[in-house]
Amino acid sequence: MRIDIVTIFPEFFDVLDISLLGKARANGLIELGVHNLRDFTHDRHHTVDDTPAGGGAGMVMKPEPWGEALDAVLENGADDPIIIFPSPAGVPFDQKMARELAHEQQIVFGCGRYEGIDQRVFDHYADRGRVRLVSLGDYVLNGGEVAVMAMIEAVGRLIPGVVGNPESLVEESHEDGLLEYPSYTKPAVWREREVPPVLRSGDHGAIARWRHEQQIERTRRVRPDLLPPEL
Ligand SMILES: Nc1c(O)cccc1[N+](=O)[O-]
Repeated sequence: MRIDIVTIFPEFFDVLDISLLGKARANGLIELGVHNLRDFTHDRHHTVDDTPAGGGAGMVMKPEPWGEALDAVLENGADDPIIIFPSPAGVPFDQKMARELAHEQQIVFGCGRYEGIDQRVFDHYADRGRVRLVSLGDYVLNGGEVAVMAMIEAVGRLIPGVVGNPESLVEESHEDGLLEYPSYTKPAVWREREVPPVLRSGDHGAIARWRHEQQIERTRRVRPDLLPPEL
């Protein structure tokens, strides 16, 4: 998979050189391009924003730099890339979307700042391909970079070969629609708190049943909205 990021803070993504995603890049599983939006301006101050049409507070990101940047990124890219703009006005990001995005050939992330990006950028590229506004959550961030980082991690770890043991991807929160069960390890007793005996019983059937029951109980308690109607 190729991932391109357009941002005014390219250094924000230096952290993608380490850990799992750093290894995936070194192994050629993920190809990453980080592009500074200001490199696509032509004035002395590398201006990327201007006052909002119709007035109001803050500034809006100009369409011209975005057009030049996205054209450059798309020029030699995949046949059918998807362009994702993190936005509070977007569709909620979830594990289902992460799984779908893990099959893409190329994802282009556009990180907005200020009061957002001129709407004509979204409209222009939506007329030419797939554009999605995606929200990480109902809260206010200063820009899209944090959201892109989270999405890259959620998607990147699902790309075959990135995570060493694919089994570990199966029993995780949201993977089967339920929250994950509580985890324990050694010692058997810690500060007078014992590991549930069933987990030390060696009875794999009983352990599986206990874990599923724990998933249902935790989901019912913490996220009843995720509970399937039959439960
Ligand atoms: N919530 C928010 C924002 O306030 C700004 C950019 C992106 C997001 N988001 O993806 O959720």
